[in-house]
Amino acid sequence: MNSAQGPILRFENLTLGYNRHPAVHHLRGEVAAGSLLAVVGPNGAGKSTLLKGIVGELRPMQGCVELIGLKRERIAYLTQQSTLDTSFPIVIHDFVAMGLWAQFGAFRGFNRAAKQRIEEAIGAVGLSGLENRPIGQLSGGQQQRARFARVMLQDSPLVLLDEPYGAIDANTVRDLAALVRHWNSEGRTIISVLHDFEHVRQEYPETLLLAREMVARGSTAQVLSEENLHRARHLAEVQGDFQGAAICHDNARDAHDAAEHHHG
Ligand SMILES: Nc1ncnc2c1ncn2[C@@H]1O[C@H](COP(=O)(O)OP(=O)(O)OP(=O)(O)O)[C@@H](O)[C@H]1O
Repeated sequence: MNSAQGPILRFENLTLGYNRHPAVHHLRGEVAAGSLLAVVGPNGAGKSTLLKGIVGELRPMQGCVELIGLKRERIAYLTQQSTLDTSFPIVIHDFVAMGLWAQFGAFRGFNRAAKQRIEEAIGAVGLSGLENRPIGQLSGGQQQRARFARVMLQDSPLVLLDEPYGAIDANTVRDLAALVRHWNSEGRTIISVLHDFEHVRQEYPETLLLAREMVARGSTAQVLSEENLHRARHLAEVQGDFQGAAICHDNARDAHDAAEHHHG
């Protein structure tokens, strides 16, 4: 955490969830501007939910997420790769250029400087020469490179990455991780949901360990201790997964489950 800078984000007793089921609850704390923060935890721990809460895709059930000196629309948010619809007929150039929509609007032409920025972003992720290739014809790693180029054009002070390296090759991970480091060195705050602890230990000075609640937060070496990881696994097991109840839409059972969860 870069304590020389003030916070860019503050969680105040934040509870987020779906259909009245809390998925992450009672989060408190701040993220300093310029942080490079990993969010880790077992499956279903609420990591993606937290990112959705930060961008405002989910409204808090309780408490709030405060953005300091930043509008929500300015946040660059890379969702999990599985959410990308690759059947959509769009070529790499136009896909990447969408990163400039917030600055230029969707239907206005780009000026020369913007065109150059698009070209540079495509070059920075190693996709030069493929500008006119439909995204559906790219490998998973190339698609992720294109998505990173789009994030780059958004030029945001706060970048949220949800499992950015899920199913991609080692070379692509290396290149994209170098880009993330570069963005951070430019002063941007990066919050990444990650599963690979080795990667987190190497790249992220600070970690938040979630298991529906905050298990630990601080320097990565301290947070990723055997004891904390054991506690997170245990919490995940005893709290179970709410998905079954969420799908059945049985209000009485929902209320019962929520109460049990709350007291459990
Ligand atoms: N759209 C949704 N509707 C209902 N429940 C949801 C929805 N999305 C997630 N959940 C539930 O919220 C809980 C937290 O899910 P979330 O995706 O945030 O976990 P995660 O830590 O990102 O997990 P993973 O590592 O498996 O991606 C889970 O129980 C999940 O089933």
